[in-house]
Amino acid sequence: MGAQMEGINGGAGHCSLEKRGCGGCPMLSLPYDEQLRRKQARLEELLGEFGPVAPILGMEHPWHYRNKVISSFAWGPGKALVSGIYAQGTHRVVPVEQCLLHREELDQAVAAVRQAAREFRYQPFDENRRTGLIRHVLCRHSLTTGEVLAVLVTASPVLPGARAFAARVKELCPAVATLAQNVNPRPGSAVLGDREKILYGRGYIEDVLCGVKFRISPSSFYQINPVQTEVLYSAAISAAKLTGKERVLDAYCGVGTIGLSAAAHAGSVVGVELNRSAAACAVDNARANHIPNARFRCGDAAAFLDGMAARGEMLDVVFLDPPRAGSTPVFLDALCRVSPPRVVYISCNPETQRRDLDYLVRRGWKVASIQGVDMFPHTEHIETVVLLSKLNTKQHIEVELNLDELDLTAAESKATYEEIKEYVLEKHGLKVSSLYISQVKRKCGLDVGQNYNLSKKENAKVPQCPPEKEAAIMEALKHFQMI
Ligand SMILES: C[S@@+](CC[C@H](N)C(=O)[O-])C[C@H]1O[C@@H](n2cnc3c(N)ncnc32)[C@H](O)[C@@H]1O
Repeated sequence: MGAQMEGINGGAGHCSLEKRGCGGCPMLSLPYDEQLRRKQARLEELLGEFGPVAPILGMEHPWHYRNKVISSFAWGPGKALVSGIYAQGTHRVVPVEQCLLHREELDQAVAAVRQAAREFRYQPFDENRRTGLIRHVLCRHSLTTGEVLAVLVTASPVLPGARAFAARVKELCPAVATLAQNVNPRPGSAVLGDREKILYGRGYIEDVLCGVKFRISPSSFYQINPVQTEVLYSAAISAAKLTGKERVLDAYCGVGTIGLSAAAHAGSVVGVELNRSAAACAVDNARANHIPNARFRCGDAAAFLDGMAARGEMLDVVFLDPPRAGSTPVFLDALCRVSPPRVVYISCNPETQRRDLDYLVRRGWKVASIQGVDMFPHTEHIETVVLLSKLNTKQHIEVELNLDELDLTAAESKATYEEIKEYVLEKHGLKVSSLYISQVKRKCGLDVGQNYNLSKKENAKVPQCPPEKEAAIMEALKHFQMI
């Protein structure tokens, strides 16, 4: 019942669960390099028309990355209680004790719950006859704390000997920091029901991503590959080119992971999320991490952005990370009306993303970069980060400032703006504006005076110094011994 690799060759092989009907890893027979090549080709096919696709970011060790497992109960041979996954396209349970994708701690926690359930003679729920009690066990793992959250899903509320059962689970697997019972009497494939009882622990576990602590509850969305999530969020945040001043929207924000990771680099962040418990977790996460410049709203992202557009509110950067179905015309239309200079579209489904990009490109947006991230090795899923921009030349002209408007402080004026410009042109062949110089000086902690970056026009958008010019200006500042 364990996932045994057979015929391992350059990372490729077969898992013994495959033969029993598990369809979880359709790319497992391919070497990992080849999997990445195919995903890259797929992205180029789907998104290449919008611009070049950067090489996909894969994992160094593409095994045991999943931090979440759902194991369903059934009778096995000899009426022994087993748990595992449904065979592809059926509700027949394939018993699983180990999986090549799960964190090992999760398999151990599931084994502990299964063993305790056997000892307490809990009967698996039979969907057809509607008999029995226990349906699934859902476990989540924190890579940073090592804690596991386990949720036993039952068809009815009474769990005989619940306290003793919980103590036995803890004894069998001390990593289970919290155990909950979720009651789901409804037929159908939804795993969790609406009612929850904590059997022990806090009812949540904590994980750290990009230096921010996050609370994970049983039902809130949380990325399932923590190693690649940091890669994904870093790609998204660096695409946004935050300078510490921007007004940012994190749309479809889940427990606030992207917005809270970006908050230290932005002026302010507002997040919007439909799931009430996830939105509440986002608020708690901001408070627990002492992040004062982030706030969260529970609601529909499209209605929220539409409201902002109607009130004429401004945004500098919008992150959107919608579910697989992608965004909606109402959201995209509101995005066009708010018209932030940069939009970072994170997607777990490049097909719906392509549809939405097509809509935006037809409304005058440009795709500036496309980056794939392999969040799900051995499966066909691909995650992407796409940067869109909508800068117009009028806005560039509005903010171009003269040196005297920059209110330069004497202490910082080791080299004048003109000298820096001349130096950069001569040494790097690049023309740089006073605005760009002032932005880089500011980044280096040099005071550039009160009027830095201000336009004479209200609501003007400020173009940001491109990386190549930033590097050249930095070099000039070093040359003039200003940094
Ligand atoms: C792909 S997840 C992204 C979550 C988060 N950005 C992250 O990385 O963990 C999509 C999220 O959108 C939320 N969602 C779905 N429909 C929504 C809507 N109409 N408005 C706001 N949020 C929605 C889901 O509850 C889910 O948390």
